[in-house]
Amino acid sequence: MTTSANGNFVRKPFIAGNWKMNMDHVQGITLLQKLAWTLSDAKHDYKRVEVAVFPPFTDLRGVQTLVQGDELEVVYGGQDLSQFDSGAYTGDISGQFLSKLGCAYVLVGHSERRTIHNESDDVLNAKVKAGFRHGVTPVLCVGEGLEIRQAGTHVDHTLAQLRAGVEGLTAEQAAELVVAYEPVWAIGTGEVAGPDDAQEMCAAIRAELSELFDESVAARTRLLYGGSVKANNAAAIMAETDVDGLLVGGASLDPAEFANIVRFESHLVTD
Ligand SMILES: O=C(CO)COP(=O)(O)O
Repeated sequence: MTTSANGNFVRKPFIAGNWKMNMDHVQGITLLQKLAWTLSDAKHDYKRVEVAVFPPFTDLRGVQTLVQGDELEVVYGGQDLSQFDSGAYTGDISGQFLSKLGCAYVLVGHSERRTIHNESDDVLNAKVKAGFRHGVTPVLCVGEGLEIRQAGTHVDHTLAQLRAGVEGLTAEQAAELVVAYEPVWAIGTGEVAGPDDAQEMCAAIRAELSELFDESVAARTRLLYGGSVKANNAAAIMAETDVDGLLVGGASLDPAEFANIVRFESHLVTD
């Protein structure tokens, strides 16, 4: 994160919990309630640090009802969307449906979608555009596997995913987009890319956005790190200049742990 002289953040930090295929709609409500209570007790300032959750599709209506009913400041999004708007696409979810459910964001190209569902760069570019078409901000996920990291071509690999994902976007869209760097070898493995690794890639992504669009766009796009983030490593990763937020998997299923990650600035962080 980068702070200006008055202590404000240049880009608003974004802490997001990706629940993946965990939490049915009843469990999801309980988890979100506990998270909101914990953050409320801690007097969390949502204007300073944005908090998002990405529940399974079947939880979204319940999440919307809770957020509206209790006037929660947590925002939420879908874990995927279709590149199409409607039609004969069994099992797919339109960006329009997400928009109607009050989703502010949608994950696009999570490594588990790229590998398990073989989603190609072209499809992911179409999904990014579908998000924008429906007023749902895409969180484009990029990152390399272990073999690529070991071969030392991780920056080239990740920037190629980025270029494909943002192809054809306007400058305004590129500035609104969120990009999450998630090295596959660090996801769910307990293996955390060091703060230096996160910074190296986020700086490279920002430089590439500056090339593709311009410097003022790159200065606004928020870049996240994801992969085995916990309360005890969040602050160190967030201290890096080009890291503007965290995309948290496993640790977001524990409301106390996730709240401590959200409050990375505070004494609650057990570094
Ligand atoms: O994939 C991730 C978030 O999208 C990271 O998952 P873990 O935090 O469980 O490693």
